[in-house]
Amino acid sequence: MIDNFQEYLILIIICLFSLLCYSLFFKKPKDGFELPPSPPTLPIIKHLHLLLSVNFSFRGTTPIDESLLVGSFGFFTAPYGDYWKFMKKVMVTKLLGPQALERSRVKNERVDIGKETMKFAKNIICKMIMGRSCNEENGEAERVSDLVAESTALTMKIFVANMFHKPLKKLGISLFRKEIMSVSCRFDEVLERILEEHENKKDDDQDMDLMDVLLETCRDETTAECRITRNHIKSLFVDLVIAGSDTSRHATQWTMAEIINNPNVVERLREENGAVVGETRLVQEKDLQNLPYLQATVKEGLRLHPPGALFARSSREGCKIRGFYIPVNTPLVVNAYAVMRDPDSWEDPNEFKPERFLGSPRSGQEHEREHALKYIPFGSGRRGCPGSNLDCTIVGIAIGVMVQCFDWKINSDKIDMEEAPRALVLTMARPLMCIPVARTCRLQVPDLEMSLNSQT
Ligand code: HEM
Repeated sequence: MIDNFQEYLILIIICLFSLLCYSLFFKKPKDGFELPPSPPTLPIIKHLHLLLSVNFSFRGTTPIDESLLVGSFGFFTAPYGDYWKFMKKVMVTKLLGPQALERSRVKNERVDIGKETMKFAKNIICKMIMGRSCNEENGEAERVSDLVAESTALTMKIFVANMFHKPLKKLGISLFRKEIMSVSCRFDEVLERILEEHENKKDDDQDMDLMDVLLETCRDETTAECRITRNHIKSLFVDLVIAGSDTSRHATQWTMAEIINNPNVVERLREENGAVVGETRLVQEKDLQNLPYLQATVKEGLRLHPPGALFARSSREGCKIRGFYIPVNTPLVVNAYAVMRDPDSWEDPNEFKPERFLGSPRSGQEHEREHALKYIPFGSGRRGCPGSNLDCTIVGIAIGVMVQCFDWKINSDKIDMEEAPRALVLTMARPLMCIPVARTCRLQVPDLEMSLNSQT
């Protein structure tokens, strides 16, 4: 019974299909109109083949000849002929061909990685302090970047001036005063304008950034916890922008150089990124906690190349250390560079091995104290760097995105890791210049723009 039913069903389907074919291909319309004689049609594609004929390669006239939009100069509206053929050839070979697409990827422009990271870090820090990044159009951004660079170049002189300040003050000598004050005055000019802009903000603007809060404290002489002046606010800005952007710049530059010199690290970073982030969006701040190898890479970069290689403290009162008496006001210089390459504390201390920070760390207070004493890129204790978390985020995202989106071409086999002489902030002897080659990843452009905006 069931078999018979299936046979009937198949028969009915064949009949219906035959009727459909007949009405589509062979039946003439019976609507009473006399249609123009039709050129012969082909089954299924009917007249479609005529679009391939030269005769139908025109688009008709243009509404306004002189208009650049659908006018007679246009390619879209151009009649089929020599002009159209020439433009089509140029377009296909130079604009839309495979090599042209490749060219859009490989700009062959060398990028100064340190400089770009500095912009990225500076924008984040400025937004946090004053609610906006520095203005690119009126030269403000460039002025602040130049002043940060000049300040860093002065670090060694500031260090020396600080060391000899007390004895020389008695003689009326202030080392490097002119150079230091020149930078300070120019910072003051930029910052006075930014403070005025904050003071002129409309009262109904509820969005208070750090500068607004400090200005309010500055005006409030009666109830404020602590008396602060305009100069305090300006100095805090200078401290944070220098401490944050220049260190991040050097940290990223050194770590990228190590990564480029170690292709196995690149591979592992991409593997991890592919599994956690995928290829259709950019790595973001929220992903960092799930990217242990990227975190370990940033840590290892900071261990081998701590931007704050030397940092200074001073004793507030006399004390005894291991039986030696240390008088009050004794300057103390910590050599973080040497501590983090000490062979007694680190296996293969001069090798770049992010894996050393993976795996289950020994837990317990004892281990944490030991680690805090041997891993000190951000110093340690009360006066340790308050920006360490922010910095790991900035450097992590910068490295994550650079490795995710580009291959980095260099002019030689390996990057020269030579250090600049006499720099207090650990600097590469030559800036890291590379050519970014976009990887064929399927990042959506709006996603790319959104991620970059949300991260700067
Ligand atoms: C790679 C990035 C960074 C490195 C290597 C670094 C390193 C250091 C070091 C070594 C110190 C001295 C610590 C000590 O005396 O024990 C320090 C202090 C400081 N850092 Fe950072 N830092 C970085 C990023 C940042 C960021 C992003 C900020 C904030 C925006 C920041 C703000 C500060 C401040 C305000 C101090 C002075 C803290 C105090 O005296 O109490 N740093 N940093």
